[in-house]
Amino acid sequence: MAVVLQVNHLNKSYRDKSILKDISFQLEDSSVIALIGVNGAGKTTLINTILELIPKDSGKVNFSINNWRQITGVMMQDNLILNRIKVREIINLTRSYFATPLPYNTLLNLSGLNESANTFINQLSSGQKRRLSFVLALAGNPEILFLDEPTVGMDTIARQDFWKSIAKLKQSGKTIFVTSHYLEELENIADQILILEDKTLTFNGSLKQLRETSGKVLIEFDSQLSIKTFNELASIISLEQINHHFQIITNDVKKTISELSPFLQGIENLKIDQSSLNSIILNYQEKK
Ligand SMILES: Nc1ncnc2c1ncn2[C@@H]1O[C@H](COP(=O)(O)OP(=O)(O)OP(=O)(O)O)[C@@H](O)[C@H]1O
Repeated sequence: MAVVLQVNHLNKSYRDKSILKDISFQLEDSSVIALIGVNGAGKTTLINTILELIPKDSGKVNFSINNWRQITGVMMQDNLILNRIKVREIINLTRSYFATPLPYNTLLNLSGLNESANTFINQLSSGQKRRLSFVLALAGNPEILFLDEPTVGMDTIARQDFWKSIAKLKQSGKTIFVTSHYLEELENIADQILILEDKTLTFNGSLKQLRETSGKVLIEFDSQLSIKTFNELASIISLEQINHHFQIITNDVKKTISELSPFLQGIENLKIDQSSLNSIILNYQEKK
Protein backbone atom coordinates (compact mmCIF):
# COMPACT_ATOMS: atom_id res chain seq x y z
CA MET A 1 0.00 0.00 0.00
CA ALA A 2 1.18 3.51 -0.74
CA VAL A 3 1.16 6.47 1.62
CA VAL A 4 -1.17 9.17 0.27
CA LEU A 5 -1.03 11.71 3.09
CA GLN A 6 1.40 12.45 5.90
CA VAL A 7 0.62 14.77 8.79
CA ASN A 8 3.56 15.68 11.01
CA HIS A 9 3.51 17.56 14.32
CA LEU A 10 0.43 19.56 13.39
CA ASN A 11 -0.68 22.26 15.82
CA LYS A 12 -3.78 24.40 15.63
CA SER A 13 -5.33 26.90 17.99
CA TYR A 14 -8.21 29.36 17.83
CA ARG A 15 -6.99 32.63 19.33
CA ASP A 16 -5.18 31.41 22.46
CA LYS A 17 -7.09 28.17 22.78
CA SER A 18 -5.10 25.16 21.65
CA ILE A 19 -7.31 22.67 19.76
CA LEU A 20 -4.83 20.27 18.14
CA LYS A 21 -1.44 19.53 19.62
CA ASP A 22 1.37 17.66 17.91
CA ILE A 23 -0.82 15.53 15.65
CA SER A 24 1.06 13.05 13.45
CA PHE A 25 -0.27 10.19 11.34
CA GLN A 26 -0.28 8.88 7.81
CA LEU A 27 -2.95 7.52 5.49
CA GLU A 28 -2.52 4.71 2.99
CA ASP A 29 -4.47 3.94 -0.15
CA SER A 30 -7.19 1.26 -0.30
CA SER A 31 -8.18 1.88 3.29
CA VAL A 32 -10.82 3.40 5.53
CA ILE A 33 -9.55 5.50 8.42
CA ALA A 34 -11.98 6.41 11.20
CA LEU A 35 -11.37 9.49 13.33
CA ILE A 36 -13.16 9.18 16.66
CA GLY A 37 -13.57 11.76 19.37
CA VAL A 38 -16.23 13.35 21.54
CA ASN A 39 -18.10 16.51 20.52
CA GLY A 40 -15.65 19.38 20.36
CA ALA A 41 -12.58 17.12 20.30
CA GLY A 42 -11.33 18.83 17.16
CA LYS A 43 -12.22 16.38 14.37
CA THR A 44 -13.67 18.97 12.01
CA THR A 45 -10.82 21.33 12.82
CA LEU A 46 -8.34 18.61 11.88
CA ILE A 47 -10.01 18.01 8.51
CA ASN A 48 -10.27 21.74 7.82
CA THR A 49 -6.62 22.26 8.67
CA ILE A 50 -5.44 19.37 6.49
CA LEU A 51 -7.44 20.77 3.58
CA GLU A 52 -6.14 24.31 4.18
CA LEU A 53 -9.68 25.58 4.72
CA ILE A 54 -8.27 27.15 7.87
CA PRO A 55 -4.60 27.93 8.57
CA LYS A 56 -2.48 25.74 10.80
CA ASP A 57 -0.15 27.17 13.46
CA SER A 58 2.70 24.78 12.68
CA GLY A 59 3.49 21.31 11.43
CA LYS A 60 3.47 19.68 8.03
CA VAL A 61 0.73 18.26 5.83
CA ASN A 62 2.07 16.43 2.78
CA PHE A 63 -0.11 14.81 0.16
CA SER A 64 1.60 12.36 -2.17
CA ILE A 65 1.05 14.70 -5.11
CA ASN A 66 1.26 18.47 -5.49
CA ASN A 67 -2.11 19.22 -7.04
CA TRP A 68 -3.87 17.44 -4.17
CA ARG A 69 -7.11 19.40 -4.62
CA GLN A 70 -7.72 17.48 -7.84
CA ILE A 71 -7.55 14.15 -6.00
CA THR A 72 -9.50 14.98 -2.84
CA GLY A 73 -13.23 14.97 -2.24
CA VAL A 74 -14.85 16.46 0.82
CA MET A 75 -18.19 16.02 2.53
CA MET A 76 -18.43 18.44 5.42
CA GLN A 77 -20.88 18.34 8.32
CA ASP A 78 -22.95 21.31 7.30
CA ASN A 79 -25.45 20.53 4.65
CA LEU A 80 -25.49 22.38 1.37
CA ILE A 81 -26.30 26.02 1.84
CA LEU A 82 -27.03 26.96 -1.77
CA ASN A 83 -30.78 26.98 -2.31
CA ARG A 84 -31.82 28.24 -5.73
CA ILE A 85 -30.03 25.51 -7.58
CA LYS A 86 -31.35 22.14 -8.68
CA VAL A 87 -29.85 18.73 -7.92
CA ARG A 88 -28.94 18.23 -11.60
CA GLU A 89 -27.30 21.66 -11.77
CA ILE A 90 -25.17 21.33 -8.67
CA ILE A 91 -23.93 17.90 -9.70
CA ASN A 92 -22.87 19.24 -13.09
CA LEU A 93 -21.43 22.44 -11.62
CA THR A 94 -19.30 20.42 -9.20
CA ARG A 95 -18.18 18.09 -12.00
CA SER A 96 -17.06 21.10 -14.00
CA TYR A 97 -14.33 21.90 -11.46
CA PHE A 98 -12.50 18.65 -12.17
CA ALA A 99 -10.40 17.40 -15.06
CA THR A 100 -11.81 13.87 -15.07
CA PRO A 101 -15.15 13.88 -13.27
CA LEU A 102 -17.38 10.85 -12.83
CA PRO A 103 -20.27 10.69 -15.30
CA TYR A 104 -23.40 12.61 -14.30
CA ASN A 105 -25.58 9.49 -14.38
CA THR A 106 -23.21 7.53 -12.15
CA LEU A 107 -23.39 10.30 -9.57
CA LEU A 108 -27.15 10.70 -9.83
CA ASN A 109 -27.67 6.94 -9.41
CA LEU A 110 -25.31 6.85 -6.42
CA SER A 111 -27.23 9.69 -4.78
CA GLY A 112 -30.50 7.79 -5.09
CA LEU A 113 -32.08 11.08 -6.17
CA ASN A 114 -33.09 10.04 -9.71
CA GLU A 115 -36.63 11.22 -9.10
CA SER A 116 -35.44 14.57 -7.79
CA ALA A 117 -32.94 15.67 -10.44
CA ASN A 118 -34.98 18.81 -11.10
CA THR A 119 -35.74 19.58 -7.47
CA PHE A 120 -34.28 22.66 -5.81
CA ILE A 121 -31.83 21.73 -3.06
CA ASN A 122 -33.82 23.52 -0.36
CA GLN A 123 -36.73 21.18 -1.08
CA LEU A 124 -34.72 18.06 -0.24
CA SER A 125 -34.93 16.32 3.14
CA SER A 126 -31.83 16.45 5.33
CA GLY A 127 -31.03 12.79 4.56
CA GLN A 128 -31.35 13.50 0.82
CA LYS A 129 -29.05 16.50 1.22
CA ARG A 130 -26.45 14.26 2.89
CA ARG A 131 -26.64 11.82 0.00
CA LEU A 132 -26.24 14.67 -2.45
CA SER A 133 -23.26 16.00 -0.48
CA PHE A 134 -21.72 12.56 -0.72
CA VAL A 135 -21.93 12.37 -4.49
CA LEU A 136 -20.65 15.95 -4.80
CA ALA A 137 -17.60 14.81 -2.82
CA LEU A 138 -17.22 12.01 -5.38
CA ALA A 139 -17.75 14.20 -8.43
CA GLY A 140 -14.05 14.58 -9.27
CA ASN A 141 -13.43 10.82 -8.88
CA PRO A 142 -11.08 11.58 -5.96
CA GLU A 143 -8.32 9.33 -4.63
CA ILE A 144 -8.88 10.57 -1.07
CA LEU A 145 -12.28 11.25 0.45
CA PHE A 146 -12.83 13.23 3.65
CA LEU A 147 -16.24 12.57 5.17
CA ASP A 148 -17.29 14.43 8.31
CA GLU A 149 -20.25 12.71 10.00
CA PRO A 150 -21.55 11.44 6.66
CA THR A 151 -24.54 9.39 7.80
CA VAL A 152 -26.22 11.90 10.12
CA GLY A 153 -29.85 12.22 9.03
CA MET A 154 -29.77 9.20 6.71
CA ASP A 155 -32.37 6.46 7.17
CA THR A 156 -31.38 2.81 7.63
CA ILE A 157 -31.45 1.93 3.95
CA ALA A 158 -29.54 5.04 2.93
CA ARG A 159 -26.92 4.21 5.57
CA GLN A 160 -26.56 0.65 4.31
CA ASP A 161 -26.22 1.87 0.71
CA PHE A 162 -23.74 4.47 1.84
CA TRP A 163 -21.44 1.96 3.60
CA LYS A 164 -21.70 -0.41 0.62
CA SER A 165 -20.49 2.43 -1.61
CA ILE A 166 -17.63 3.08 0.80
CA ALA A 167 -16.62 -0.59 0.72
CA LYS A 168 -16.56 -0.50 -3.09
CA LEU A 169 -14.51 2.70 -3.11
CA LYS A 170 -12.01 1.13 -0.73
CA GLN A 171 -11.79 -1.96 -2.94
CA SER A 172 -11.04 0.23 -5.91
CA GLY A 173 -8.03 1.69 -4.11
CA LYS A 174 -9.43 4.89 -2.62
CA THR A 175 -8.54 6.29 0.79
CA ILE A 176 -11.51 7.23 2.93
CA PHE A 177 -11.04 9.36 6.03
CA VAL A 178 -14.26 9.43 8.01
CA THR A 179 -15.51 10.82 11.31
CA SER A 180 -18.61 9.36 12.92
CA HIS A 181 -20.29 9.05 16.27
CA TYR A 182 -22.03 5.87 15.06
CA LEU A 183 -19.24 3.57 16.09
CA GLU A 184 -21.13 0.41 15.22
CA GLU A 185 -21.09 1.55 11.58
CA LEU A 186 -17.31 1.80 11.59
CA GLU A 187 -16.63 -1.62 13.07
CA ASN A 188 -16.76 -3.67 9.90
CA ILE A 189 -15.12 -1.19 7.61
CA ALA A 190 -12.39 0.79 9.39
CA ASP A 191 -8.83 -0.43 8.78
CA GLN A 192 -7.26 2.25 10.92
CA ILE A 193 -8.70 4.02 13.95
CA LEU A 194 -7.51 7.35 15.26
CA ILE A 195 -8.76 8.51 18.65
CA LEU A 196 -8.59 12.24 19.25
CA GLU A 197 -8.67 13.17 22.91
CA ASP A 198 -7.34 16.12 24.89
CA LYS A 199 -6.04 17.73 21.68
CA THR A 200 -3.83 14.78 20.75
CA LEU A 201 -4.10 11.41 19.06
CA THR A 202 -4.16 8.92 21.90
CA PHE A 203 -4.57 5.91 19.64
CA ASN A 204 -3.56 5.13 16.05
CA GLY A 205 -3.94 1.53 14.95
CA SER A 206 -6.27 -1.22 13.83
CA LEU A 207 -9.44 -2.27 15.59
CA LYS A 208 -7.64 -5.50 16.52
CA GLN A 209 -4.85 -3.53 18.18
CA LEU A 210 -7.40 -1.35 19.94
CA ARG A 211 -9.13 -4.47 21.24
CA GLU A 212 -5.82 -5.77 22.55
CA THR A 213 -5.00 -2.46 24.21
CA SER A 214 -8.34 -1.93 25.85
CA GLY A 215 -9.11 -5.53 25.61
CA LYS A 216 -11.58 -6.79 28.18
CA VAL A 217 -13.77 -9.49 26.68
CA LEU A 218 -16.80 -11.17 28.22
CA ILE A 219 -17.09 -14.96 27.95
CA GLU A 220 -20.38 -16.51 29.08
CA PHE A 221 -21.56 -20.11 29.31
CA ASP A 222 -23.74 -22.56 31.25
CA SER A 223 -22.17 -25.40 33.16
CA GLN A 224 -22.96 -27.89 35.91
CA LEU A 225 -19.27 -27.89 36.88
CA SER A 226 -18.16 -26.33 40.16
CA ILE A 227 -17.02 -22.70 40.27
CA LYS A 228 -13.69 -23.97 41.59
CA THR A 229 -12.92 -25.44 38.16
CA PHE A 230 -12.98 -21.98 36.59
CA ASN A 231 -11.53 -20.07 39.53
CA GLU A 232 -8.24 -21.75 38.81
CA LEU A 233 -7.90 -20.43 35.28
CA ALA A 234 -4.82 -18.23 35.23
CA SER A 235 -5.87 -15.87 32.45
CA ILE A 236 -9.14 -14.50 33.82
CA ILE A 237 -9.72 -11.10 35.37
CA SER A 238 -13.01 -11.92 37.08
CA LEU A 239 -15.54 -14.72 37.40
CA GLU A 240 -19.23 -14.46 38.28
CA GLN A 241 -21.68 -17.30 38.85
CA ILE A 242 -25.46 -16.98 38.64
CA ASN A 243 -26.89 -20.45 39.30
CA HIS A 244 -25.31 -22.51 36.51
CA HIS A 245 -24.49 -19.53 34.35
CA PHE A 246 -20.91 -18.24 34.40
CA GLN A 247 -19.48 -14.94 33.24
CA ILE A 248 -15.74 -14.57 32.79
CA ILE A 249 -13.92 -11.36 31.98
CA THR A 250 -10.53 -11.76 30.38
CA ASN A 251 -8.11 -9.67 28.38
CA ASP A 252 -6.63 -12.73 26.69
CA VAL A 253 -9.45 -14.58 24.93
CA LYS A 254 -7.20 -17.13 23.22
CA LYS A 255 -5.56 -18.16 26.47
CA THR A 256 -8.85 -18.36 28.37
CA ILE A 257 -10.43 -20.50 25.66
CA SER A 258 -7.44 -22.83 25.66
CA GLU A 259 -7.66 -23.05 29.47
CA LEU A 260 -11.37 -23.82 29.18
CA SER A 261 -10.88 -26.46 26.49
CA PRO A 262 -10.39 -29.46 28.86
CA PHE A 263 -13.84 -28.67 30.28
CA LEU A 264 -15.70 -28.07 27.01
CA GLN A 265 -17.69 -31.32 27.43
CA GLY A 266 -19.24 -29.78 30.54
CA ILE A 267 -19.92 -26.37 28.98
CA GLU A 268 -22.98 -25.26 27.00
CA ASN A 269 -24.14 -22.07 25.30
CA LEU A 270 -20.64 -20.62 25.12
CA LYS A 271 -20.70 -16.98 24.00
CA ILE A 272 -17.78 -14.64 23.44
CA ASP A 273 -18.55 -10.94 23.28
CA GLN A 274 -15.61 -9.43 21.44
CA SER A 275 -17.14 -6.12 22.47
CA SER A 276 -18.59 -3.52 20.22
CA LEU A 277 -16.35 -0.69 19.15
CA ASN A 278 -18.46 1.44 21.46
CA SER A 279 -17.59 -0.50 24.58
CA ILE A 280 -13.98 -0.93 23.52
CA ILE A 281 -13.59 2.82 23.31
CA LEU A 282 -15.29 3.38 26.65
CA ASN A 283 -13.00 0.76 28.11
CA TYR A 284 -9.99 2.39 26.48
CA GLN A 285 -10.89 5.81 27.84
CA GLU A 286 -11.63 4.51 31.32
CA LYS A 287 -8.25 2.82 31.50
CA LYS A 288 -6.27 6.01 31.04
N1 LIG B 1 -14.05 29.20 14.27
C1 LIG B 1 -13.83 28.85 15.54
N2 LIG B 1 -13.41 29.76 16.45
C2 LIG B 1 -13.14 29.41 17.72
N3 LIG B 1 -13.28 28.16 18.21
C3 LIG B 1 -13.70 27.20 17.36
C4 LIG B 1 -14.01 27.50 15.99
N4 LIG B 1 -14.41 26.36 15.40
C5 LIG B 1 -14.37 25.39 16.33
N5 LIG B 1 -13.95 25.89 17.53
C6 LIG B 1 -13.75 25.14 18.78
O1 LIG B 1 -12.78 24.14 18.53
C7 LIG B 1 -13.09 22.95 19.23
C8 LIG B 1 -13.12 21.78 18.26
O2 LIG B 1 -14.25 21.93 17.41
P1 LIG B 1 -14.54 20.90 16.23
O3 LIG B 1 -15.75 21.38 15.51
O4 LIG B 1 -13.30 20.69 15.47
O5 LIG B 1 -14.86 19.56 17.07
P2 LIG B 1 -15.48 18.19 16.56
O6 LIG B 1 -14.64 17.11 17.16
O7 LIG B 1 -15.61 18.20 15.07
O8 LIG B 1 -16.91 18.20 17.24
P3 LIG B 1 -18.32 17.52 16.82
O9 LIG B 1 -18.18 16.03 17.08
O10 LIG B 1 -19.29 18.15 17.74
O11 LIG B 1 -18.56 17.82 15.38
C9 LIG B 1 -14.40 23.22 19.97
O12 LIG B 1 -14.09 23.57 21.29
C10 LIG B 1 -14.99 24.40 19.21
O13 LIG B 1 -15.78 25.18 20.06
